[in-house]
Amino acid sequence: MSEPAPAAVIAIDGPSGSGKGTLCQKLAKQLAWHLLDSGALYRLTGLAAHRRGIALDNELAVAELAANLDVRFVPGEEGQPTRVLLDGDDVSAVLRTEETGSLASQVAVLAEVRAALLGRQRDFAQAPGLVADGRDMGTVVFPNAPLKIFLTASAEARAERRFKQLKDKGESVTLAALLEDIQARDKRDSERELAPLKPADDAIQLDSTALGIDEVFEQVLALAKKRLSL
Ligand SMILES: Nc1ncnc2c1ncn2[C@@H]1O[C@H](COP(=O)(O)OP(=O)(O)O)[C@@H](O)[C@H]1O
Ligand SMILES: Nc1ccn([C@H]2C[C@H](O)[C@@H](COP(=O)(O)OP(=O)(O)O)O2)c(=O)n1
Repeated sequence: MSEPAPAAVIAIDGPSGSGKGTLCQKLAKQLAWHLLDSGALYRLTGLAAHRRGIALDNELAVAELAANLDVRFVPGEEGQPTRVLLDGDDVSAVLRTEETGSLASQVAVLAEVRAALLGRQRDFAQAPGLVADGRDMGTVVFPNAPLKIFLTASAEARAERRFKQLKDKGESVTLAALLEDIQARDKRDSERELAPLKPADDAIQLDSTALGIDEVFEQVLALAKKRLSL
């Protein structure tokens, strides 16, 4: 029996706050494709290590956690967000904090952790297609993706967006602290040896600093329709 055709993948990479998650959710819904939030896997790994008191540079122990994450994504009722259960506990809220983002960024530099999560990420590529959100979707995880977008925005714009996002959730954050967090994560994610945050050679780079959510979505949807003959 012939092998099924590999599922089409749209890879969306970029730094924190550039709008990847928002864009990927809209694209996946519009195309009725699967969605991979690869950052959630690194966040869950960092959180699991933190909850167990495992040092974030204990590569083998953290990689063991990554390989055996006890995680469940529970779809929300109509209009409700998906809940995320780690070891049976609902971690949906804490998963999205900047603190957890920093934990994720710290474990993400470990080669064994990245290796432990690679297969699980690639398993998301199922028919009819996958929208993949991350840092290395187009460079490492899905190098043959037919469409790769590298979404950026100025650090200031990304901090402003994150500030509004977290304030709307009732979190007490300051813009200055968020800008520092974002710049620290940008630096760590782009300067690490393995799978650094950088555009793939064949990625289309899109700066969303002066673009609204719908403008970014329409531009990328048009690219997808053209490139993938949708
Ligand atoms: N182009 C945009 N202009 C203004 N705000 C945006 C834009 N894209 C996303 N946002 C908002 O910015 C915040 C961060 O977006 P998100 O998709 O979570 O970014 P990322 O996944 O890249 O970290 C969210 O509140 C989102 O609604
Ligand atoms: N494919 C990925 C996804 C995330 N990471 C790491 C680096 C990021 O700072 C953290 C958190 O990623 P996440 O996409 O959840 O963060 P943002 O939503 O962009 O703020 O995980 C990674 O190394 N590779």
